[in-house]
Amino acid sequence: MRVIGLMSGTSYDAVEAAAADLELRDGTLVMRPLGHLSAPYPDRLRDLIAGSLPPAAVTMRAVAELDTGIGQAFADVAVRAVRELCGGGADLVVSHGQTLYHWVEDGAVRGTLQLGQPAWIAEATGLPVVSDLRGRDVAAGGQGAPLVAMTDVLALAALPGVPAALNLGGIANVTVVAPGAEPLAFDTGPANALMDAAVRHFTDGAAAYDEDGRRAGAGRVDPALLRVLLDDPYYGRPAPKSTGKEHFHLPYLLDALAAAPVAEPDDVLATLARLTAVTVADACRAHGVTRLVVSGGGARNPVLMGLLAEELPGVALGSSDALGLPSDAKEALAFALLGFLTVNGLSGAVPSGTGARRAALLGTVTPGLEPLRLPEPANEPPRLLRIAGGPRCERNAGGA
Ligand SMILES: Nc1ncnc2c1ncn2[C@@H]1O[C@H](COP(=O)(O)OP(=O)(O)OP(=O)(O)O)[C@@H](O)[C@H]1O
Ligand SMILES: CC(=O)N[C@H]1[C@@H]2OC[C@@H](O2)[C@@H](O)[C@@H]1O[C@H](C)C(=O)O
Repeated sequence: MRVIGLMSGTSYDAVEAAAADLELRDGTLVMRPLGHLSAPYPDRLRDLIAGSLPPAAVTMRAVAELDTGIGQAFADVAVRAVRELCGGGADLVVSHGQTLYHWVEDGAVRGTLQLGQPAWIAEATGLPVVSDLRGRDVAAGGQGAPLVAMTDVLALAALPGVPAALNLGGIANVTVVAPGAEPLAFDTGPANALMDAAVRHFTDGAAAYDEDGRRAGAGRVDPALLRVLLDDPYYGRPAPKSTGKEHFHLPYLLDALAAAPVAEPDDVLATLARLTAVTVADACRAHGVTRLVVSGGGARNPVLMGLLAEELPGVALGSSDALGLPSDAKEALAFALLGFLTVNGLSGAVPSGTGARRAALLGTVTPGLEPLRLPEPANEPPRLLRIAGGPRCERNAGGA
């Protein structure tokens, strides 16, 4: 089955698309990646998203505009993916949408809101669309995140020691696959969320992130600020747990800076980079991780990666590219895989990761142009992911 995965993460910079041929063979999920592309959000839409994220208050009209605008942006990227990655034909689109609110109270997830009306994607491509993948896991008592855990578990299953996957997006999440134990998956805290917020703040919006970690690399860690930040009870909470930009946003950072003032912006960035490295490393140490497979935008930050290596001596650090999962496309491929499981009657949830009572079938299916025809439900869930070949092409729609 030829599947396109669409994703925009908490950094809401661009819509990522990745295509793959997927097939279940005797307990092995065979994935042949066909390439990926990335298209930045139109400026107006990105501004609307930025202005609507917590702690902002928004009108219902803004919610409708976001749902339509994000749906249309995803539809444009899906049309390109069909043409440019799939030779003009695909079977299914899987859309994560854009998370606008992840509602966590006392550690439990009460709801999670991903916008991007899938009807636009179905109408533009004529293909069935699986969307809204998190809600069902939440309804089954889970966190609804991290959902990339299924891909991680299947991809890491054959590796020795205690391998873990780490994604450094706005928020950092890990999946730990220890032999003989149920897999764990949880958000460790901010990856780039606070660093990005700081850079935007210090540059009055002129820069969106600390390119190659230059500012963090030039600064010095402020121990008082680091202490204040590490005091957040989130880090000490046991898994399952998830978080988002509802918690780790600019006002949160400004509160910390009010408690522990730091004069030099670069020192703030150095401290925030160290915070990410320390909290990720603590999470890995707590679960005996011996090897870390890294993906996401933060993997491009040599200063952050250096700090991580420093905090985790003896742990082998590598990129998910080495497993055949391109770092920038991993989440889009993971969602393609989840939608594929759904239409084959299999759950994409890892309940030991999200804390759900059971592994529910994830998502909502929107029919394409044709009446909906689903495959016969598969007999058994996959135990292993095999990546066949490698990406044949990579394109970028100018930017991001
Ligand atoms: N060259 C670079 N130097 C430093 N940081 C970088 C670089 N490239 C990307 N980043 C960081 O990576 C972030 C984007 O990462 P990514 O696209 O993985 O996040 P996301 O998928 O939106 O988030 P999440 O996984 O939390 O949903 C940028 O906001 C920036 O902070
Ligand atoms: C609610 C939500 O969108 N959560 C995201 C976010 O971004 C990173 C981290 O927090 C992770 O838990 C999740 O995304 C990834 C793709 C996941 O579900 O695996």
